[in-house]
Amino acid sequence: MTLAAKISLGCIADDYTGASDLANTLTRAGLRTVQTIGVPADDLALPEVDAVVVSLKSRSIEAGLAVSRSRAADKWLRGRGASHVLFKICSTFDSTDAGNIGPVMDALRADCGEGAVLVTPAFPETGRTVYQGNLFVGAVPLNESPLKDHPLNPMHDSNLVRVLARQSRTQIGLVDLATVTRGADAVRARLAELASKGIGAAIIDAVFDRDLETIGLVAAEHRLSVGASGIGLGLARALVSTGKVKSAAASGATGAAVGGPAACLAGSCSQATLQQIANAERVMPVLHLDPDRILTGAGEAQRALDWARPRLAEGPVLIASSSTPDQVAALQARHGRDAAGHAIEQTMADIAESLVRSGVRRLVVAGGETSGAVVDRLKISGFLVGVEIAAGVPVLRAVGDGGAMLLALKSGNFGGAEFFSDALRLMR
Ligand SMILES: Nc1ncnc2c1ncn2[C@@H]1O[C@H](COP(=O)(O)OP(=O)(O)OP(=O)(O)O)[C@@H](O)[C@H]1O
Ligand SMILES: O=C(O)[C@@H](O)C(=O)CO
Repeated sequence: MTLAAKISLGCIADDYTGASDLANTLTRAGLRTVQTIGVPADDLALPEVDAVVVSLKSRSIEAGLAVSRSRAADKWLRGRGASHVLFKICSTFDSTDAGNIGPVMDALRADCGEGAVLVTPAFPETGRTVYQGNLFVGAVPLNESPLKDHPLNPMHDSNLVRVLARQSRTQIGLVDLATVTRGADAVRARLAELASKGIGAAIIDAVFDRDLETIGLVAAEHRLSVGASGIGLGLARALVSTGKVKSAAASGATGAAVGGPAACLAGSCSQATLQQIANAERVMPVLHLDPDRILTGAGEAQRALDWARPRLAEGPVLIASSSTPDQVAALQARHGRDAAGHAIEQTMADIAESLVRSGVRRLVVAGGETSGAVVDRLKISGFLVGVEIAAGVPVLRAVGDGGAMLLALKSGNFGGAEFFSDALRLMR
């Protein structure tokens, strides 16, 4: 079965945890939503939905590849009737001067002939707000937050007008909070003014959900927007309030219990994940991988499996590669940033594949790149969205032929201190 009806909202997410975060937000706002892994094959069985979130793993790849994959996703979504496409990026604007937010935005904008694109990573529910174009993570500017130590894209500038200008071929403007506060007409007028000056994209401030509702109303009249789950919330509420989508009960997918052994894998080195791992040690066995042994091919995946298999019958286990910023920096100095990241991701995928072969049917993964490597290896084609574990993290039910399986894909910075046990409690 293919998608039966025209979809109202198309989304392209640059990583898999970000995609499930967005799918969760859209579902809770009343849109029937499915998350696909990659651009779907035409014969993928999918229910009738209002929104499709195509998950790519394009955040940290070469910009040209990110552009071509995003354009393919955009073409697929528009072919299914999506008149608006949201390019979902990280709420902490994870990127480098080489991309990939700017190059992908430029290409999608050219393809759909958009004037000025609204861009905001604001997601107040998780503490991400934008004021005067500056991104705050909780109480601190982005460049003072733990994102300054991110293993793949350390963020050293909180002014997103500057950050995006370095990545994009178009000039970047600002729609400030005072304008947003005056309402949708004021935003429309400002956007038209920027477009008339040849400015192709604007960072738009947002501090509260009501700002995102205003932004969503205006964005929904356009062909393209760029942002995190906050703008997704605004778009979804706009689609419902203007009657373009008939709001479904925001219950999320339910289904028969899956049961069976459960495991957690953590590849995120974020401060939040490090704390969650430390807390998990009190309630489940935790194995810390040795990243150097992974890089030197010393059979670390096999050691992890030999450790995990006898424990699975007793309850969930957690396997983590995560290290502190100093340890990450030292490892990268020895082996190179990309080589270290890639080797660890692939080892996590090896471990996940073998655990699933050993009967694991409930899997929690922490970290966007890590989740991407794991989900690709498991050859999962898509997810239905279930209950919310924490802001931005739902229980996911795999669709396709691989047998019943529940996953939770946690963005590095998301979730409360007891995230791993919170997730497992809801994954039955
Ligand atoms: N000990 C380590 N040293 C160096 N790199 C590591 C280590 N452990 C994991 N990594 C790598 O760090 C990267 C972490 O990125 P990942 O996207 O998984 O987490 P995150 O960035 O915290 O999450 P998100 O993208 O959801 O915010 C991956 O490439 C992973 O392989
Ligand atoms: O927006 C976020 O912060 C997350 O959905 C994400 O993309 C982290 O990888």
